[in-house]
Formats: sequence, C-alpha cells, structure tokens
Amino acid sequence: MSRHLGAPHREVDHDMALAAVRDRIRLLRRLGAAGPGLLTAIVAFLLVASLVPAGTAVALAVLIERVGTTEAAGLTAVAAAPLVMFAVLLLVGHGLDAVREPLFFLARCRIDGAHRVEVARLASTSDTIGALERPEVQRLIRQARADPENWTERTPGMGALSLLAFLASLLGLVSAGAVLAAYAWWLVPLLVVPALAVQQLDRHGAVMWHRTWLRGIDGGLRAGVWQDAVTSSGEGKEVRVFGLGDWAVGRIDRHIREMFEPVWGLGGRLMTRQWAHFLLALVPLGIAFVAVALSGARGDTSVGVATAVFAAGSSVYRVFGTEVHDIVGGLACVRAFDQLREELRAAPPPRPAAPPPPDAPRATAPPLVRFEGLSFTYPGTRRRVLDGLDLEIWPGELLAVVGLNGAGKSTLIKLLAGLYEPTAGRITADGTDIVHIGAEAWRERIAIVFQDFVRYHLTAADNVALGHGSVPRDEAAIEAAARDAGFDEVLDRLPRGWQTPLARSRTGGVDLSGGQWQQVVLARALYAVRTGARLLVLDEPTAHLDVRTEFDVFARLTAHKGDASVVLISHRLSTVRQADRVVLLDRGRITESGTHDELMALDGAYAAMFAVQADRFRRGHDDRVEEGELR
Ligand SMILES: Nc1ncnc2c1ncn2[C@@H]1O[C@H](COP(=O)(O)OP(=O)(O)OP(=O)(O)O)[C@@H](O)[C@H]1O
Repeated sequence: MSRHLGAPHREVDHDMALAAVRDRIRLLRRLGAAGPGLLTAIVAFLLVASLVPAGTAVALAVLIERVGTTEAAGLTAVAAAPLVMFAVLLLVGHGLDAVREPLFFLARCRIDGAHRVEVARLASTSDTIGALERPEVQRLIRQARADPENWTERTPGMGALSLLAFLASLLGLVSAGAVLAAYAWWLVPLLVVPALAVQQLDRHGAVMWHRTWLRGIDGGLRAGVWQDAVTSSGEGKEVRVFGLGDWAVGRIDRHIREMFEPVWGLGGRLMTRQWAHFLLALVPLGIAFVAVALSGARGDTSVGVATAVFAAGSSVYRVFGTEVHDIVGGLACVRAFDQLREELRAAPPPRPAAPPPPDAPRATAPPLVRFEGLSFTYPGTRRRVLDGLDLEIWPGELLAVVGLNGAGKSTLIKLLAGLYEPTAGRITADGTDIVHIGAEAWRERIAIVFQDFVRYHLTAADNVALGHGSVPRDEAAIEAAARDAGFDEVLDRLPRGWQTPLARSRTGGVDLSGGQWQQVVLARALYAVRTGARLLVLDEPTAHLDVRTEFDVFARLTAHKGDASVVLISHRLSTVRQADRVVLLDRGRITESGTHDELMALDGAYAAMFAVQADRFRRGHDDRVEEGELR
C-alpha cells in the first residue's frame, strides 16, 4: 500500500527537483547579459577566490612546520618559499576583495538593465491591454521589474551572480575537503554535512522571507500610488485643494506597515533560530578541533598539520556563506517574469476566417470596417457592454457615434483598436478579420485620439510625431498636421517653437491648457493620416475646445482628412450634426442610424437628446452658439 502511495510522491519530488534545476539554469543564463569579457573575468575571479582559503591553509601549515623543525641558522632558506607563498596568497586575497565590488556591480547593472528592458518590452508589446488591468498581472510586473525599492527585494543580477559564486565555491569545498581528507577522511562528513544543513536552514529562511514579502506586495503597490500622488504636480493639485496631505501620508504609512510588519516579525523569529546555526557549526568544529588537538598532544600530529586542518575546517562553513537571499529572490524574479510572459501571451489564438454573413448589405464599394454581431464584456465583470452590435464604416465617410454616458462608445473604439478581444462577433477591415491582419499591421492603418490621451513630457514636435512612430519622421507632415489642427497659432507663442518641452517639470518647458493639448493630439492623429492611416477615430476630441475653435477644427478636419474615414464620438450634438451619418449606441447596439436631418425626422432618442441640448443652449446653461445653429 505504502509503495503505491510513495510512487506518485516520488514523481512529484522528482518533478519539483527538475523544475528547480531548470529555474537555476534559466537564472544562470542571465549572466550572458554581462558580456563575455566581464563574465570571463568574474569566473576567473571566483575560481581563484575559491582556492585561496585551502591554499592559505597549506602554505601556513608548511611555514609553521618548517619554522618549528628548523634550526635558526638555516631558517631563512627553508622558510622562504612557504613564507613567500603565504604572503602571495594574502596579497591575492586582498586584491580579490578590492576588485570584487566593482566587477560584480558592473555585471549586476548590465544583467538587471537587460532584464528591465525585457520586462518593459513584454508589458508594452502585448497586443491587448485586458491583461494589464488584472491585479495579479500588476503584481507580477512589480515582482519581475527588478527595481528594488527596499532591502527585502533582490534582482536577477544579484541572484545569477550569487548562484555562480556558489557553484565556484564548491571547488573551494573540494580543495578544503582534500586537505581534511588527507588528515582523516571522517572529518569530511563531520564538517560538510552540518555545513550543508546550515545552508538549507538559510535557504528555508530566505524562502519564508520572500513569501512574506510577496504577501505584502499589494500594500506596497497601494503605498506607491499615494507616494506618486503626493509628489506629482497633477494629483498634487487635488491633494492640496482637498487638504488631503496628512491623510495621504497616513495612507502611505499604513500601507508600508502592511507590507513590512510581517517581514519584520519574520526577521525577529529567524533571529531567534540562529542558535541552530550556531550549534551546527560549533559542535562539529569543536569535535574536529579537539580530536586534532588531542592527536597533537600525543605527538601524532604536528603543529603545521593541525593548523592546516583548523583553517580548512572553518573554511568549509565559509564556502556555504554565499548569499542565499540573493539566489532565492533572483529566482523568484525570473519566475515572475516567465509567468508574466505567459499571462500576456494568454490571448486566445486567432479565430478561423469566416465568410461574410449572407444578409450583409450590398453596396457599390465595400465598407472599410464592419462590426459583425460584436459583443463584449470586460474581463472580470458581468455586464455585457456591447451586445450583438452591427455597424459599417464606409470609405471616406465622417461617421458620428453618440450615446449616453457609459453606453459603450469608448469601448467600441478600444475594440476597433484591437486593445481587447471581442467576446463574440468580429471586426473586419476590407473583408478580413482584424485578428488575421495582425495588431501591428492593423494599427498602421488607423489613428486614434483617445478621450484620456497621454500628455507626453516631450517636445511639441515629438508629441505630434508620436502619432505614427513606426514610419520615418516627416517634418513637413508634422507642420501640416499642426496647421490642420489649428495648433500653429499656439506654436508661435512657445518659447522654443517645436523644440519646447510640453511640461514645466522639464527645463524650458511650458504647460498647455486642456484645449491646447487637444489641438496637439488632434495634430498627432492628423499626422498619422498624412503618413498613411486610412481611418481616423476621435473620441471626444473637442470637449475642451470653445465652440468657435471647435467649429474651426472641424472645418479643417473635413477639408484635410483626404480619403480617410473619420469616426467621431462626441456629446456635442452641434458638432455631430456636421457628420455624413450619425449612429446612436444604446444598450450595446446601434438603435438609430442616418443623417442628422433623418434622425430628427425620426423623432426618436437622438432627436430627444438634441432637443434637450438645444434647450440648454437657448437658456444659456451651456456654450453659446451662433443663432440658428441649433434648430
Ligand atoms: N477597463 C474597464 N473595465 C471594466 N469596465 C469598464 C472598463 N472601461 C469601461 N468600463 C465599463 O464599460 C461601460 C462602457 O464604458 P465606456 O467608457 O465605453 O462608455 P462611453 O459610452 O464611452 O461613456 P462616456 O460617454 O461617459 O465616455 C461602463 O459601464 C464602464 O463602467
């Protein structure tokens, strides 16, 4: 019976041992990032360093032996060689100590730098963003990013170098063991077995330490949010205006305590267990030393040999003194990186290409983009935001999408950009599912201004050119896009023109108003259109613009969009009415579609929304517009 139960256990143990070896090999592979020259120097350093203790023990033994047995007259000649040997070994030891820090520091910087680039690449190049919104993925990024914020964290560089040092020190163990075995074989198991036990205890402590730190990682992430809030000028505004300073500092304190108190508690408990380490070193060394001393007293062992045994015996414990915390933490970092890669790659494989639905409307030109029975529920939520939505975007048309707050307009755009996978249905471009076109190729064809666009702390020119970062920079197109977006007037007032950084936190930088930023991002999108994008999507692009500027921007947009199709999301129906077609999104579907006049004639939900806005305008609650614009 026990044999049957034992077999699966043995298999599990075997698998775990194999996985542990594989993890260590993966960690060691990181050493390649240090570069061949530096790595060779480190390996040579470690090999020499591992042989120095045993060599010193032998040299010291020979020296003492000769000093003890030679008459004073011949002492210089006889002791010179071991003395020189001993002195050289001492010098080598000191030399090694001096170069260790810079060598290892440089290697660590290279390995960790390469690792951080990998993490950034992984996080920024996954096709969709759904995974990045999951707390467990944020936790993995925190574990894998190898950017220690406190003394508990370790990096792959630290782990790989410590593991290499440990492997090299095994050579030192062999040489120390040889010195011991030359005296008495039983000294080897007597000292090596407890030294291994000490190392296992250290490893266990390091694993517990790391697990405890992991449990507090959420607290660390929350503390980070508040730390950023109190030190950034953006959130700093609200922190001051709402008088949140002390409250925010209190939150930081609380979350940091959440993170560290368990680690401090564990540190205390591990300290109290140090007596086990002490006994495991003291008892075997005591037995060995007493045995050698007694043998010496009987005249069976010379002073020189006894010295060599003492030195080699204590060096056995030093061999296992490499940083287990570094190895455990480095391994965990690499494992988190591998898990992160799996999570970010976990997007479902492309669906097989399906023929167009039989009842697809016939048109002279095929639609540029078609949403077919599109449904979507955000990962981790239950509400179906889009529910069997059908919609076409025709080549060259200006399509406006309207709907109440939370209707799903921005979600539709995120799906169009391929940032999420639809739960059901598909999006086709020129008849091909965008999944089959591939995220990169598809995004070459579209330009999007998101509602929550990013204000990059870069120059004005870079902020525009980022609209199409994958094509060679086209200065003339940047200028033209700025003109089309109405940003050229703002540009004239910037102290260094196109080279002005758009952030006051940068030297010579300026802060733009909300409306001016919208002109920058509009220029960003128009730059993409000028450099090849065929579909321009604008999610609330003019919400910060005054009505005059908005009208102006739209006139320019219509004039300069060329053959590109434009999808416009806006709550301002005075803007929307200029579109070729307006669609209303409600309860996850398109419920009304037509020109402004057709929808007004339909007298449905769109007409009702328009009537409410027109009434507000007339009564002066909202922007004033030209007489007659809202009729
Ligand atoms: N990342 C997300 N995770 C989960 N739910 C989300 C996420 N983003 C949006 N939602 C939910 O999806 C629904 C639709 O949001 P969406 O932003 O698409 O609406 P919208 O029509 O653009 O609204 P608005 O006009 O206010 O900008 C909302 O109920 C919102 O709470």
